[in-house]
Amino acid sequence: MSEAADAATTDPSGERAVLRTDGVTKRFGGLTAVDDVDVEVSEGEIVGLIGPNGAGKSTLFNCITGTLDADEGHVYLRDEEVTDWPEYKIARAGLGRMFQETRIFGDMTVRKNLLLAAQEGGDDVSSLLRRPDDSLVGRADELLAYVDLDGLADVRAGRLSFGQQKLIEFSMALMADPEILLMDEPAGGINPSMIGNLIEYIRTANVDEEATIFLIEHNMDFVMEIADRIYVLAHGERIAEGTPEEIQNDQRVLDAYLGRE
Ligand SMILES: Nc1ncnc2c1ncn2[C@@H]1O[C@H](COP(=O)(O)OP(=O)(O)OP(=O)(O)O)[C@@H](O)[C@H]1O
Repeated sequence: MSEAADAATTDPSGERAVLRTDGVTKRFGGLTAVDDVDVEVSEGEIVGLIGPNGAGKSTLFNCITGTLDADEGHVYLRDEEVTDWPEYKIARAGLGRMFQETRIFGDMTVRKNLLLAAQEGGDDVSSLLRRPDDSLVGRADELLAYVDLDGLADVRAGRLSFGQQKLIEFSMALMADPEILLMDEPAGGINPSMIGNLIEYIRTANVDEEATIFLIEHNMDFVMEIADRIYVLAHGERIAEGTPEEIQNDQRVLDAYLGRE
């Protein structure tokens, strides 16, 4: 194992790092959208990524998932450097992603959506046509029960509310048993009355499913409540890292949100 790969597996506290970026930089023409950013997410953590509009959060996520190629820097998933890997290969290696807008098939039942999500990572297309085995169906129903939607397994997914569809997406992401799940504004567009439930569901998945989660979020109450640690970006740079309490009291963070340089 190379020194770099070795360093990717263990952080200074001895926790196992599931994801690590080292000096990731992404430019769009003359604009440096992500500037030399290091982040690390350890097994079992829920880590938040915040920052004002245009700070570079989505761009960093896209460099991690392989949607964009970083201009500089390295991305490690567990022991493996995945920097130049194509997106599908990074996904197969265990990086799950949940988007802001939902990507479910509205004409299919909720359960079928989950079964498809499990098979997406499969090696051959024919797996999509085969009858899913019972264990997969059981798993789908189990994950739907987590988000209190087991009663809707046979309903067409398109008939559900946006908030319910987001919960289905969350279950779909867990079907693939990801090493780490990147969530892009999970609370975005969700009815405020459901936010408490969402926090509960993500926490349950974190504890019961040992799901490691890295999430972008604009809803401060949500992220402060759910995250173990938070990274803050501004103008592409990482300006702070710490517990929610530390971040809330960090003058650089307050200044960045107020638009002070
Ligand atoms: N494909 C692109 N081409 C050119 N510029 C881009 C592209 N994608 C993002 N940018 C720019 O890079 C900077 C970072 O954008 P990014 O979307 O990563 O920020 P963000 O923190 O996710 O913002 P928001 O919270 O508003 O979604 C912005 O100035 C944005 O305009």
